[in-house]
Amino acid sequence: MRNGVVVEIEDGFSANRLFNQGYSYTYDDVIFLPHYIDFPTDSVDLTTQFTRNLKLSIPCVSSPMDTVTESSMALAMAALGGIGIVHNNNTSSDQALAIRSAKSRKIPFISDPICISPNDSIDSVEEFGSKPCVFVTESGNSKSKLLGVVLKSDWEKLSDKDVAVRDYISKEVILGSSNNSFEQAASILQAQKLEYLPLVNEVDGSVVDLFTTSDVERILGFPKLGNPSLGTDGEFMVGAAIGTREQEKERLEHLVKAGTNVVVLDSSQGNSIYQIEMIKYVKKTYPNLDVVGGNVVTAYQAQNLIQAGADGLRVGMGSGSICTTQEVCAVGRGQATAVYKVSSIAAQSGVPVIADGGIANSGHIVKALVLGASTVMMGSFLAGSNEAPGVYESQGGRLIKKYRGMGSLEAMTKGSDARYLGDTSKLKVAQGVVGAVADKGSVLKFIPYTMQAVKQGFQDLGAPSVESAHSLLNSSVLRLEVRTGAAQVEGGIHDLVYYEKKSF
Ligand SMILES: NC(=O)C1=CN([C@@H]2O[C@H](COP(=O)(O)OP(=O)(O)OC[C@H]3O[C@@H](n4cnc5c(N)ncnc54)[C@H](O)[C@@H]3O)[C@@H](O)[C@H]2O)C=CC1
Ligand SMILES: O=c1[nH]c(=O)c2[nH+]cn([C@@H]3O[C@H](COP(=O)(O)O)[C@@H](O)[C@H]3O)c2[nH]1
Ligand SMILES: [K+]
Repeated sequence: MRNGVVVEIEDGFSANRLFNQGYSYTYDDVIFLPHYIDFPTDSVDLTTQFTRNLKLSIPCVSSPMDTVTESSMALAMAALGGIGIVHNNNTSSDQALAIRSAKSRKIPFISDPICISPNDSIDSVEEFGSKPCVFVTESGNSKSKLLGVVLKSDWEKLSDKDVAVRDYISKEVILGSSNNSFEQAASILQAQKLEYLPLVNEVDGSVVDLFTTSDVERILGFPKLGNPSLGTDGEFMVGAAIGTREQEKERLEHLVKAGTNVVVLDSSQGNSIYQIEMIKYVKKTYPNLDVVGGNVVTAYQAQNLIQAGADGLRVGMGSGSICTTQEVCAVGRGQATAVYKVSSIAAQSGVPVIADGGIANSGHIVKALVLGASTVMMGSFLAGSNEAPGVYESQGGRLIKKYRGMGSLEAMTKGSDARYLGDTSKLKVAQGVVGAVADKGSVLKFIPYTMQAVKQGFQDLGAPSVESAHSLLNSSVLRLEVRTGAAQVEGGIHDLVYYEKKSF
């Protein structure tokens, strides 16, 4: 035991005692008692298991929701050392495309360059968007060969804007490769004194990204990235969600071809015959592909999915910020209790737990991990980032982005029609809402700060790693208490006339 104290004095409760009193507790209900520090914050190691066979260097997973994880988020999460799970509220080819797009990158962002055909003309400056140039390709989209570029500054000098771009494109363009790392692309820019560099596919010359000096400045202004999550294929690690219906087997085949590293069976109540059969099918058909089962909140549910062969368990029912399941169905569990209960059972079989939903701050991440989870899955925490799908809108002087539950009527009618295919007579009842979250900037910036805060929490508890936090929990060295309503108020900001909350 890491301990500078000679005699243990009984104080607080063990998790075993606290979570067996008939209450459903959530993260905010409980508080850990500090322990003993004998290591610096920077030596805290957050390396963890996502599933039985997949390791991550940070315990962060982005949720398979259509306002959270598509290619940009999946790429950024892998670049940070976590993982993104691409949602399945679309066609299997769109989902596979998002996976390929994230996996094939070497730099930590997707630039979505603007492409036009040589016969097009550029009528307005808005066609450049925020980019310094547009690419001219054979067929006018990014999938064909790059012929040249039109610089915004050149176009602005043009007297006749009606002429086709073929008449004035710059063809002498220095190209980078889509296989270039961030450092390599940045050094080409610097060595050649360029402002932008098209990154093209070495095989067919098609456009992949537009890399600019402002990208270099932006990324260098963020905290240094740690070890990225790479699969055995050497590419970024990306996961995909699927359902449990028969047609999802065909989807899975597409996703496996696209290189998905793990598959997550997406359901609010995972302990079903459908899911158990799907887990068995995945394990039989793709023995080397890890499968995450869920969602579960009880030991009984967990046991069934573990027995079926799940390599990871997703925990949480009704805890999500957009969830109305507990209200609509009267079923679910407080997230702290759910994570603790499921983790206690899953640990016996060596199955890692993903604490899904209800993460609103770094303290919640500390609580989830210390209560037995190996990773946290986040929706709302990431939905306001640059990497989340959708565009920002301005409301009351601030930028917001749409965030919606996958069980909201809007999301269900968009794609889950496929989910309910052949079930057109079925009445749809929402278990989620449509809302919006505030702009948070890039995950490449705020996730490293969040992880630093998590490390500070681990240090206070005397846990230098996720594994050691779990040992403190199991050996009852970890002590905690329930916070009364007043204690929760005291633990927050109070009694100020004015304050500004700036976390980093
Ligand atoms: N974590 C949470 O608390 C919640 C999450 N959600 C999210 O909303 C979305 C929809 O969730 P669910 O409605 O639970 O999806 P689901 O696909 O598990 O279930 C939809 C309906 O289809 C049925 N079903 C599933 N597979 C079947 C099969 N093979 N044959 C016949 N019937 C089958 C289910 O029993 C259920 O009635 C998911 O993205 C989920 O993550 C929704 C509610 C709560
Ligand atoms: O009851 C629900 N109705 C929904 O429509 C819904 N959509 C997502 N989810 C779940 O919520 C998680 C994200 O929660 P947070 O925003 O709190 O991170 C996700 O990861 C899901 O587990 C839903 N739950
Ligand atoms: K909720």
